[in-house]
Amino acid sequence: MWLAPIVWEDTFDLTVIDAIYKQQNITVATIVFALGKYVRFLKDLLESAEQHFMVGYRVHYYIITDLPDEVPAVTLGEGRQLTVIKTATLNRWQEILLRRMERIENLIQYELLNKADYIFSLDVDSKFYAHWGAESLGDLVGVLHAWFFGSSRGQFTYERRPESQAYIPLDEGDYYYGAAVIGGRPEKVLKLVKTCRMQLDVDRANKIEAVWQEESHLNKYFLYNKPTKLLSPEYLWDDRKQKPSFIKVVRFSQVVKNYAEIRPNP
Ligand SMILES: CC(=O)N[C@H]1[C@@H](OP(=O)(O)OP(=O)(O)OC[C@H]2O[C@@H](n3ccc(=O)[nH]c3=O)[C@H](O)[C@@H]2O)O[C@H](CO)[C@H](O)[C@@H]1O
Ligand SMILES: [Mn+2]
Repeated sequence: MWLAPIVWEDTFDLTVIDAIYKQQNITVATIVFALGKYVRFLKDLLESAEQHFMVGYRVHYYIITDLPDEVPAVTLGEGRQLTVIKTATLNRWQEILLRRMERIENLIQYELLNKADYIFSLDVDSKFYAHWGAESLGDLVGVLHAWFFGSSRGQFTYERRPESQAYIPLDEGDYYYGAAVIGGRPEKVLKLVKTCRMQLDVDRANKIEAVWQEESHLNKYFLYNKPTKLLSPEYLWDDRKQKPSFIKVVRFSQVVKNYAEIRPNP
């Protein structure tokens, strides 16, 4: 049995944690994809991040977009900066998701290995509602998907076709992880995204697309490479979902969106 270290409200002492990380003067690279109509989510995401995300630390946002002119001007706090990276337009949402792994791989390899101490990749269709700080840092960080927390492994929507590299048999699996949040030290995240990218390449060559795209591959990776820290669903809630009493605080949540209206294809 794996005694997974899950971060919940009241399980950490922020004073102690901040005392450790503040003296290290760390930089947290935060990667956000915003292609096509998803640029509309950037303003709320960034403004709320400035209120709640890693406040008091150096944060460097990397916004990967095909519409750099539409990235909103958001006032950033001290020690915080933002870089816009232009990328080609992709006209299938599945392709946008599948390609996230290789884009993160390139960014880490060519830019972040020496510049960042920690990395987070975050879905853009999201908002911060409360504190998200240094308690979330670790070598390899995953988040428990709000919709599957408490479900038995047979109910997890892992890839179940053995032909895919993301395949997980019915009697395996610890948790269902959301791909909206991936974190860790640059070299650890690099290994993750590189492995997933290679598995995605194999699937592509075999003309098979995992049921939940890169999320399926992430779940496969975390099954055999356990995260050193798990973030509770406080760190990846969903605005559409009612809050049960065991969730004391919603820190980060997916906003309500109309898929048909914002995605480039059905
Ligand atoms: C909560 C959670 O774990 N969400 C995951 C879930 O659905 P989601 O419904 O959350 O996926 P989504 O539509 O939000 O897409 C994920 C991310 O890709 C980017 N994007 C997507 C489409 C587009 O046209 N432009 C664009 O920029 C954007 O950063 C977005 O936040 O499953 C997806 C794979 O199917 C991803 O693994 C998501 O991370
Ligand atoms: Mn999303």
